[in-house]
Amino acid sequence: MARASNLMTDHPHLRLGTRQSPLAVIQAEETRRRLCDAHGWGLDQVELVKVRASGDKIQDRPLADIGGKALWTRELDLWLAEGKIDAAVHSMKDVETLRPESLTIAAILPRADVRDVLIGASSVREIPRDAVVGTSAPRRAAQMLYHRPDCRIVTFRGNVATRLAKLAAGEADVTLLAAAGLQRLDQAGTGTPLDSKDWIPAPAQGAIGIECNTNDAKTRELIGAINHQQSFAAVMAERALLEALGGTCHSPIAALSFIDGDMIDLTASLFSADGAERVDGSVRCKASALDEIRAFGRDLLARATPGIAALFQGG
Ligand SMILES: NCc1[nH]cc(CCC(=O)O)c1CC(=O)O
Repeated sequence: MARASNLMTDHPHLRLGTRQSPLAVIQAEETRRRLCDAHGWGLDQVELVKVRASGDKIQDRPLADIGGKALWTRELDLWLAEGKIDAAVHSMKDVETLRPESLTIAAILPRADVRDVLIGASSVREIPRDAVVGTSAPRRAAQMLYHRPDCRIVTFRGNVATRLAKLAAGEADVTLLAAAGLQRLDQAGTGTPLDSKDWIPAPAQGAIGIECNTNDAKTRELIGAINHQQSFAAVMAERALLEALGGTCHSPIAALSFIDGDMIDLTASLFSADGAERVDGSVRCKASALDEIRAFGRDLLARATPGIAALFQGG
């Protein structure tokens, strides 16, 4: 009899790169488990390679001020280019909109809870007057100021545990974190999830993506086996919107899409930095019609007030 699988002999080890924060490692472990299930591998056939990202080294300034999302991917991109890893696991909301041609997002895992969670108060309305809100995300800051202009924002960076510790130490009255991250860290009971219709999350929130070298057909196929098509379509649409808006990590943008058969419903809000201005819109089109999503983005920009327009460059 021939060997059951020559994939196994050709690829005894797929090296999966990840950042080394606790959340990133849990996400990489989930990716490894799904890969091993899909291919009938033992867990030891996927090696997790932990890479220290620049974004994890600098923790005292907002990400937007020190180089943006590239700081999460720079080291992993390099390791992919140098062949030190075969694939990299990312939180898609942290991945820059424009990626090098040499890299391909080969899979998106089934998207987790997309919502933001409010910690320190049971609803946005019940936050005490003039409260201090700890966040470093321009979207969360602007969204909070839109609803609660009395609040004051303080910079909160670091991983999930660090931010919860800062809150416990009284550095802020409330903070906001992604439900997906809290759940993955076994902290599902922490805080109050905010309805995603009233409080739209970040584009691609809750989605884990696996990237590999575009010219590595074998890895693309192996990783492609764990792609979740609906989550992939939703994330690609939300990223196409970001592209059309020319947003950066300084641009407060909330966007969320739902796949309905071969259609997509996408809703987005753009804010001024101080939350005083907001422009909203939604579109329903074929999920594959990324041009329509981009046109929707241009339409949002055309309606943007000055405080919003200043934060977006168009794509
Ligand atoms: N910006 C950091 C980051 N990137 C991804 C997640 C959580 C997981 C996800 O949204 O997929 C978090 C933490 C947070 O925003 O609370």
